[in-house]
Amino acid sequence: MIESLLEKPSENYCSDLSDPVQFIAGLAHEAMLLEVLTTPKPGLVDQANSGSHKDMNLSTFIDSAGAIQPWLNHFVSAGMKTAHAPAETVLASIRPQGIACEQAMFSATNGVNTHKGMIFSMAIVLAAAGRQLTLEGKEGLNSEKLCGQVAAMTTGLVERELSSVLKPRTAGERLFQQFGLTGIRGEVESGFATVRQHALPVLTSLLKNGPQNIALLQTLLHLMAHNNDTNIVSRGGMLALKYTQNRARSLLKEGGVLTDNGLTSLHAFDRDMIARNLSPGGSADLLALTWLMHRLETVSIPLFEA
Ligand SMILES: CC(C)(COP(=O)(O)OP(=O)(O)OC[C@H]1O[C@@H](n2cnc3c(N)ncnc32)[C@H](O[C@H]2O[C@H](COP(=O)(O)OP(=O)(O)OP(=O)(O)O)[C@@H](O)[C@H]2O)[C@@H]1O)[C@@H](O)C(=O)NCCC(=O)NCCS
Ligand SMILES: Nc1ncnc2[nH]cnc12
Repeated sequence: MIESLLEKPSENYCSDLSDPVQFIAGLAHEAMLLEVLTTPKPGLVDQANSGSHKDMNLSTFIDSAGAIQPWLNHFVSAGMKTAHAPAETVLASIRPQGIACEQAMFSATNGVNTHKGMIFSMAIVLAAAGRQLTLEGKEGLNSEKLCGQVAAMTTGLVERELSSVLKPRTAGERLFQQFGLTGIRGEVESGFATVRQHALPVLTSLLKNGPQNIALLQTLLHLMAHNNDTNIVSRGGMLALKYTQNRARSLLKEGGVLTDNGLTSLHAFDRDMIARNLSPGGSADLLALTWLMHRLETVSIPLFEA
């Protein structure tokens, strides 16, 4: 069943077609599985290898996504329940569930961080989707409107959680102080600008008449070319980020995976990222989010009455 996602997402994959909460949460779960199944992804876990990771593999990610899945419903419901509350109050209201979801992930992975950043992003997007659906109906799930809601919900996040931190505790806080990188917090506060500007137009256009795996791989290259991924910097510093972005850009200049030699070049990129022990985990997360936003824009949500 899971491998069948690679060919074409089944409309029925998303559990309960009659319940918009379960349906939307099912799309997020589908996005997380599809991301890890997409192959070959440079430095990342996929069906070919575990990338630059000794502590996790494909089944770790599938188990992790399974542990996270029940919580995805909560995030959508929380967005619906607080639809008429001020946007900036929602993140604090879903954070306890996000932390509990993170614990469920760690239990399923024996303490390995597979999806910590993904949980943060997905929780925010799904709560935003719940709010938009309640306030504006299906029209509210258009990516610009959805990302506008995300930005409204997270306004001031970088100032509150990065600029004002004196002693850094997390990788993100340390990298902000060292290099001014805002990581996932900057991405959500911008309303997923990297996804909107560099990824979603590519995915939507390539899915019109091309193979799904190729569309996802080309989209990942665009993300790696532009995303300031703190995972890369925490392992290899700013030079590693420049190497990753420049390598992705030069691949895209030659046509990326759309050319006859494209997949061979991508496998070579994968080998080089593994040799350098680099993993663009943040770009992998944004790939899943790009897929989710594409699905929310294009799929019909059955039986939903605004
Ligand atoms: C809110 C937090 C998640 C913030 O965490 P942190 O302070 O560390 O902030 P960031 O450095 O910004 O990154 C956190 C994770 O977000 C992903 N990420 C990084 N850069 C970007 C970006 N530019 N755009 C989007 N996403 C980004 C990335 O997550 C993915 O990679 C992780 C797996 O890779 P790996 O290399 O294995 O990571 P490690 O195990 O950490 O390194 P190694 O030891 O292996 O070398 C995985 O998480 C992916 O999702 C970043 O890692 C968090 O601090 C927080 O506050 N949590 C509290 C609870 C909470 O708020 N939960 C959500 C409730 S709504
Ligand atoms: N496929 C993947 N490999 C490594 N880290 C990731 N973070 C999210 N998806 C990932």
